[in-house]
Amino acid sequence: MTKILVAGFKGRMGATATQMVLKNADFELVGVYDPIATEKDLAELPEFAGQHAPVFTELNATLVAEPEIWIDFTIPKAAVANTQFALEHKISPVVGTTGFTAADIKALQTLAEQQKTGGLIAPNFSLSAVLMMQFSKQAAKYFPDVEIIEMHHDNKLDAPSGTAVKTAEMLAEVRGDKPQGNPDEKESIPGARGANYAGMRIHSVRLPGLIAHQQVQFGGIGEGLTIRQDTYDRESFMTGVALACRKVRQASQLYDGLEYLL
Ligand SMILES: NC(=O)C1=CN([C@@H]2O[C@H](COP(=O)(O)OP(=O)(O)OC[C@H]3O[C@@H](n4cnc5c(N)ncnc54)[C@H](O)[C@@H]3O)[C@@H](O)[C@H]2O)C=CC1
Ligand SMILES: O=C(O)C1=N[C@H](C(=O)O)C[C@H](O)C1
Repeated sequence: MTKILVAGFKGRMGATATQMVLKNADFELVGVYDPIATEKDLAELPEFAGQHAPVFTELNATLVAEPEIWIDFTIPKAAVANTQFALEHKISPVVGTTGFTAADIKALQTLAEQQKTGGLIAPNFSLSAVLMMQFSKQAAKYFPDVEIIEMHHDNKLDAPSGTAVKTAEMLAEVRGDKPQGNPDEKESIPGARGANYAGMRIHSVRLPGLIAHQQVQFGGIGEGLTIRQDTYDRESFMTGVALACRKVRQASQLYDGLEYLL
């Protein structure tokens, strides 16, 4: 059985990941961590009745649980330190938290190599999102004029989404740095044209009722192509999280994207 700890278990994704770990017979939930928790045992929460696991509210205290895997769905400003902590203790991180910079990832990859500890940081664990990014990269070879519209629930902290940033990075690999639109365009309201990544515009929509959605819209002369992905249920991320938990212990590097494990 693989011993797993879930960080951020009081949140939307952390709670879903905790349920996923409990449902899989080859996983053992050795603890859950969230600084806002007031419980001592997971089973005190009605949605986890009968499911005992120690609750930790302080980072160093989690070590007594001796996890092999650290699932992290927390907040951008905590996740880098959590991932570093996991690697320093040879615990394999499976991180879904977004907001990591390229420099953060590079530094953590170096640490993973030094520690000979495998792990994964993935801005999106859903298969449809991974395919949407790959199909978009393919299309950008022929349609370099593109705008990314990401749409999320209104409790999201980071903008643009981690998925939108990764999509833009992947598109930039094939289309390079290409300005778009009229070179003389002026924004009469600042921000009207969205964020600028290598000349591509990224628009972030935040509305109640949404979960996670992204549209990559390409334009050519007299034609257009739209590649769209929709998440209707957070359960959809769990196949990817479970797959990563099964694979990262055999790795000795920190991967940046679920596609490396598929
Ligand atoms: N990679 C993926 O497929 C997905 C990634 N996400 C990302 O996951 C993250 C969490 O999203 P939600 O669950 O919606 O957020 P949320 O706000 O519902 O939950 C975050 C939880 O982290 C806890 N937390 C804060 N500081 C912490 C720390 N130092 N250590 C441990 N826990 C801490 C909070 O108390 C809260 O319970 C976000 O960055 C989001 O973008 C969300 C969905 C899918
Ligand atoms: O906060 C979310 O909800 C999501 N965050 C990730 C991101 O920033 O890309 C993944 C997914 O879009 C859901």
